[in-house]
Amino acid sequence: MTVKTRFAPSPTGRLHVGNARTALVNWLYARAHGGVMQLRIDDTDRERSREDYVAGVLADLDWLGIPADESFRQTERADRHAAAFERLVACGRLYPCYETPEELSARRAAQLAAGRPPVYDRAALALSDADRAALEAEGHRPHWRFRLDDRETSWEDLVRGRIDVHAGSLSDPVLIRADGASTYTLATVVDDAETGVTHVIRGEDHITNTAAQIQLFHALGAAEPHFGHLAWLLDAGGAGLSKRVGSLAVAELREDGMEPLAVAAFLARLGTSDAIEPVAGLDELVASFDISRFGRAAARFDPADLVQLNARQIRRLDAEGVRAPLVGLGVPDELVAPFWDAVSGNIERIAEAGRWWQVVAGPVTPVIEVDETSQAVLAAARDTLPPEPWDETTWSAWTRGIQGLTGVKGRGLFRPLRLALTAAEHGPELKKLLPMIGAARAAARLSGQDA
Ligand SMILES: Nc1ncnc2c1ncn2[C@@H]1O[C@H](COP(=O)(O)OP(=O)(O)OP(=O)(O)O)[C@@H](O)[C@H]1O
Repeated sequence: MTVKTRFAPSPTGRLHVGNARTALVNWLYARAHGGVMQLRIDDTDRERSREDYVAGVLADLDWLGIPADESFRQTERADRHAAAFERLVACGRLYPCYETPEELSARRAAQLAAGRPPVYDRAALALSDADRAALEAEGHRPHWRFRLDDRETSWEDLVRGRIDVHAGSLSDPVLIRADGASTYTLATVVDDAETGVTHVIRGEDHITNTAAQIQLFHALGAAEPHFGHLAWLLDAGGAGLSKRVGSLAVAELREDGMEPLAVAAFLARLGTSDAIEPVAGLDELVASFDISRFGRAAARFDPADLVQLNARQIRRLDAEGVRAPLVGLGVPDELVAPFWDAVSGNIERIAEAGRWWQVVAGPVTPVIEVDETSQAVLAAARDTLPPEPWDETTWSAWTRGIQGLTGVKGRGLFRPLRLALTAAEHGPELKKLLPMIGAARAAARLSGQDA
């Protein structure tokens, strides 16, 4: 049977890194097993669902390089959810309930106060036909609960190993609300069962739903899929993530100049015992993927660590991989390769190359120190500036000559030259920058002129 995973976000906000990791793990699992990933847009909450968030989910998955192989919206299948409801009523697994939310919460409070678990007491099962008719005549509309079998329900979790839940400790889940709408539990099980989902990989917030969902699969005559529950992802301070707050959104990482492959490499290993390293491509993540390597403990997402990985990831890019953005920053086509060679080790984001291009092409306001040594070095440098053409050997030949003339070496020699030529104390190797800066600009900067 073909493996089919699914990622099912609600379009109620921008995807955060916790959602993205769930999507990525679904995609990796599918690819590693020759399968496909389904995207299900869980848009049943019509008030909070928004079209721009749907577009955002698609854009984020595309950007990460993990587009779904098939997709649909949950509201498109409302008739299938209704049909399943009819079947469950017909086979006697659903029963109508009339309690108001206030009554239910008062009952829960009383149970907790008495030290009992707040499990629904099935009071509605005791209603007679006459009771129900009377309630309906008073205008009460029923919500419908699924009667769980009071038995041990177990599954072999792909992440957490065997999990046993005694259904007697669970409330019978509501499948249809008083307004007639299907709940998440009904819609998700019907969709998974009818669209051939074989593996449900999601966040640990869903563990508590799984036992009831397994019973519902069986009641609908379907085999349950495999389940895997990933530990929570927290922010660097240990706080939870929420689409509503917009914390650590994927779109934000994109705007901040993070490379999609760095984000994927980071999310694929965070929470595992594997080292987080740059990768050649998503294929490398697929080849090394093993869902059982994810731990049970919540992992923290520290953006500073991602920036470090991003820096290492972009160092692996060759000039062709960055030609378009560098040309966009003003680097002439013929200088892309030497320029990238010079600066790729000195930046954390590709866009930061713009700053070094400015240093090459100017204008730069040179920093000229007035101490005697600096002045002597700069004077000798001006007097011995070699004729062009320049290459990577020019810098060492030139500075050896300056050293010979002045007797200054090391930091005393290099610092005034770097400050004059680049206006910065640190930066890419000057032997690589110098040929691009060129003689005219170098001569002007050594004399303290903007160039
Ligand atoms: N912090 C998190 N860490 C790991 N997975 C998460 C996290 N938050 C959500 N998920 C998972 O992301 C998937 C999409 O979930 P969903 O759209 O409900 O996101 P959500 O962030 O919980 O939404 P909301 O903030 O609107 O409640 C689910 O599998 C969910 O378990």
